[in-house]
Amino acid sequence: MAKAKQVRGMGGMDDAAHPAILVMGVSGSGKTSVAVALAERLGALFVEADDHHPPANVAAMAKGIPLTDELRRPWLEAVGEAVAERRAEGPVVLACSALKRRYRDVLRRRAGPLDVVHLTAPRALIFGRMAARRDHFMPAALLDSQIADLEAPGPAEDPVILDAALPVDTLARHAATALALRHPRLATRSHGGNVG
Ligand SMILES: Nc1ncnc2c1ncn2[C@@H]1O[C@H](COP(=O)(O)OP(=O)(O)OP(=O)(O)O)[C@@H](O)[C@H]1O
Ligand SMILES: O=C(O)[C@H](O)[C@@H](O)[C@H](O)[C@H](O)CO
Repeated sequence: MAKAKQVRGMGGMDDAAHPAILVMGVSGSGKTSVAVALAERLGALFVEADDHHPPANVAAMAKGIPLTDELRRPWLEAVGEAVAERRAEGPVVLACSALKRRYRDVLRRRAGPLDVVHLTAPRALIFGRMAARRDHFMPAALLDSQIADLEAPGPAEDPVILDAALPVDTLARHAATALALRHPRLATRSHGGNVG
């Protein structure tokens, strides 16, 4: 299948590996919410990229300082390693901003091919959600730097693009439906409960 060939070419992991799904987007777009719901729906393992930041990165963001490529590099490598380990056990859903194409390529080099789900929404909607969030280190003031850094995945990455204004469960369902077309074994799981 042409699509599968293209994805393999971008990652280099063989066909036997379980799917790994990257739920990406700017801060506040709903990556964690949707990735958790999608992982439940697919019976997949969940990886949270934010858990792999060195403390200095979290401290910088909490102070309103955007991360640079240099600061993001070791973080992305650690996230890619985590996905590589988990996908040996089963399908993985990763929540990660992965804003630039080269960041996604770092993930692919470490973890193998990725199915990309991109959550998009108008700035005002995302800003409102970030501002309302009380228990998170990321200030809404960093949203504009996230939008400036974003390189939306183009056709070569074959993304599933979703309107993040929809309810979380709807987004997870739409993502699962699109992914089931690419990975028939995921389709069985999503209809048959969450144990494989
Ligand atoms: N589809 C949605 N509808 C309504 N509220 C949502 C939706 N998705 C996320 N939210 C809410 O918006 C806020 C941001 O969501 P979430 O933390 O999942 O985003 P994120 O992209 O993972 O953010 P970050 O990258 O900063 O960790 C949360 O308070 C969450 O409950
Ligand atoms: O690349 C980045 O700028 C950061 O990783 C952020 O995107 C955070 O991880 C997250 O989105 C905030 O919670």
